[in-house]
Amino acid sequence: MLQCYFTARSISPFISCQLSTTSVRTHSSPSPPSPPPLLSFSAKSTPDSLSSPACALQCTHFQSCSGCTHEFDLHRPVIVEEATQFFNNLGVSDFTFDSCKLWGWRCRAKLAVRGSSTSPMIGLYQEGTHNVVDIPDCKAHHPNINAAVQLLKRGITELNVEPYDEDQGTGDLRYVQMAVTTYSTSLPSSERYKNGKIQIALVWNSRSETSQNSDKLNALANFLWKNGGARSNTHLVHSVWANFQTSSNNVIFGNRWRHLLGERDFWEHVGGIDICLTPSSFGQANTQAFDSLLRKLQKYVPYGASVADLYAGAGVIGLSLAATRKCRFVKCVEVNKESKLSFEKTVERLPDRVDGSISWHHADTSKDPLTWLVGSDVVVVDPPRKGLDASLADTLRDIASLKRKVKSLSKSPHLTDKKDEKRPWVLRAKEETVQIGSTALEPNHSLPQTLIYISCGWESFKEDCKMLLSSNAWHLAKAHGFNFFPGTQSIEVLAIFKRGQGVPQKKKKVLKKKKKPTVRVASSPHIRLSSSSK
Ligand SMILES: C[S@@+](CC[C@H](N)C(=O)[O-])C[C@H]1O[C@@H](n2cnc3c(N)ncnc32)[C@H](O)[C@@H]1O
Repeated sequence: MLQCYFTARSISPFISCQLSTTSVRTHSSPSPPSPPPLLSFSAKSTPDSLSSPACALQCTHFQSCSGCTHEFDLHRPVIVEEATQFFNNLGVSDFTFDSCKLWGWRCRAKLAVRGSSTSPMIGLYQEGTHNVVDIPDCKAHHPNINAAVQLLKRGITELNVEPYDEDQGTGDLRYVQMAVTTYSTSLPSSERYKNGKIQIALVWNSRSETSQNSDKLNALANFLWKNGGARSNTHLVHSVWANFQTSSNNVIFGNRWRHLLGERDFWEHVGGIDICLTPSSFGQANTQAFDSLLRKLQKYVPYGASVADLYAGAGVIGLSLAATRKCRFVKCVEVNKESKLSFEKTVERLPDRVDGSISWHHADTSKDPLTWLVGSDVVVVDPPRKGLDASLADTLRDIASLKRKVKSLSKSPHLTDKKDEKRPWVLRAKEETVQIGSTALEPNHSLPQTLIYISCGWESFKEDCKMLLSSNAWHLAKAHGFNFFPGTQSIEVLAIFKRGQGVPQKKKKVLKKKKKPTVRVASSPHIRLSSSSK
């Protein structure tokens, strides 16, 4: 078994990786090695020991599967070096990089189902093709995802369920989404992760639950529940859902969802709050790393702040801030209306002490982006991999010159009851708005002084970052990286921008020791003190 031991020293944390032969993971023993919960180090100077090859993937599917691109040094994707340099050039010399689990970290997977009922294949496409690679022993998956995939394969074979044939458009089962909940208050916290339960969403090749192959769907759901549900010997399955999709394009999910068996609500605990996620709303794949990002993010939001959470999904970030930073108001903006229900359920479980104004808006943040920014002290953006929509990026870049325009917006048109409002996207947003607490506090004419950018797309982030800084309206104050996707080239970035040009980082001062008249002091590196020395 591979194990990385991480020991934080006072200044430069140290990692040593060791290889033991006791347990290379096999199909029957799916537990991945469990590194300590969080490794954090300054990304600036890497001790040589960090590049030990022992923190390796060791996955039999590597190279045939497109999921992982890096086999070694899972704790430190190559891109960290580039990121460190990039931020250093922009005046942030203390970029940090945090790692959680290196194996078994993926709590959410969308997998294609192909092959035949006697020999089903469940996995990812081979790079650049539509050939599915079977990945029963994936090292990135939470082990219970692999166990649920194995159970699903049994069900497919025993019940003669036909995997989808892309060329013909025939077959029953197209994809499966497996999401892990590690939320279980009946277990000690140390036991929760490994006992995660799977919400299985079967993407069925039919229009609805009344289509002719629906008997097979019900039989498969019953099979999964009987053999993996709450009353089975191996309680593995949290719930079974169906999604109906007949389109011949590459879109995985159709619009119709049905809850079939098990608990309907799927809870997780991150960022200090309980969150509810329906299978149709966005959820982060790496639950533990997301939790550590949220905890860091919270520190950059002043108590009582007004926050706009753009690209909000189910509002997890905004609601976590509402609870932990006692925000005056939080406004979440999301284009996928499926996330609304998750938001509403999460709000129901917020602690009583959360008493600010909280709202969720079904809207495209690229339309009239300024209206979403007005009245907030802090804006959080968490866009998809392609980065910020151009109109929002332009607005943020030009924010310093928009004060006059803001004054002319007597109130955010998205929030008013203006009878003459005709813009369809504004009307839609109003229809789908969820408002909790009073609106009386909203809005004033302030524009954000802090911009918190969460990025899963390094290339687009670099472009957006340069663009935001180009007008001198913002400066970069802090940046952190998180190992959200070990085995890949991707990292998650949390970047904090503040308004204005900022103070350039001071060069280290060289304090000359005053010569005492009677003693000669030899020239020595020890008398060089910097402002950061202790
Ligand atoms: C990376 S996810 C982040 C979700 C959320 N912040 C979270 O952590 O759970 C990006 C989200 O942005 C949404 N989105 C994409 N384009 C958008 C737009 N133009 N306006 C509003 N939301 C958008 C997607 O539907 C998705 O939920």
